[in-house]
Amino acid sequence: MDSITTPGSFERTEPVKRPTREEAEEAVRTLLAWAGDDPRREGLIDTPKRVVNAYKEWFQGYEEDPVKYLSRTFDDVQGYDDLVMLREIEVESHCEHHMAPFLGKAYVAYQPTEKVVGISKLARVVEIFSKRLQTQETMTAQICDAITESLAPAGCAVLIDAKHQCMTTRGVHHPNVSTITTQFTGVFRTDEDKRNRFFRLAGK
Ligand SMILES: Nc1nc2c(ncn2[C@@H]2O[C@H](COP(=O)(O)OP(=O)(O)OP(=O)(O)O)[C@@H](O)[C@H]2O)c(=O)[nH]1
Ligand SMILES: [Zn+2]
Repeated sequence: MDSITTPGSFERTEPVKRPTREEAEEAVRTLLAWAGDDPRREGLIDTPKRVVNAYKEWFQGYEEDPVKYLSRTFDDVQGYDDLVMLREIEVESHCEHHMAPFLGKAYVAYQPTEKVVGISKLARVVEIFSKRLQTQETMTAQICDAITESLAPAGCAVLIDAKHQCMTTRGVHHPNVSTITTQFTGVFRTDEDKRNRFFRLAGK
């Protein structure tokens, strides 16, 4: 892949040219020198390579399409029509403002109409959106939208509870603050009892 299209850049005509791996490693050497160290010293020689490998892993979500994972569904659910919920899905993402990690848990529920999806695919959708530069609000909305659009459920609910290292290890330095974001569609938006049940099952 030699260009990147990010969710916020559809309106641009020119896609961003993707740098080579060597250019990315050179950028890491620049940052090391800028931090005050010597990128040529033995302990740092392989650091650019490791950092670029780590970025590959942390930002793997740009290479993947969540809709693909939600397209395989099962119809034979014997009339099951109550909510399906995954609790405590691990979230490891990076904030788009500082590129600092934010870590927490996601709670995802949907109420199927005629078809259900393999439950692991819901966790995969969380993973794909989290492995991009994010705000917590955007990621919450993207997960909810992808499930709502792909499965056409009676409703979808997403809650993320996460700690942002840009707030805990720098800046305001509030190590105990976590941020909760929620997004609801369908019955979770219109039916307060359903929404409260989601909160109760999430332990929130
Ligand atoms: N809404 C939202 N804000 C976020 C998220 N992650 C980080 N931020 C905030 O993004 C803001 C960026 O503010 P700026 O003033 O531009 O950056 P800054 O000078 O580094 O701000 P401080 O973090 O307050 O030092 C900060 O308030 C962060 O706490 C997120 O997921 N959602
Ligand atoms: Zn941040």
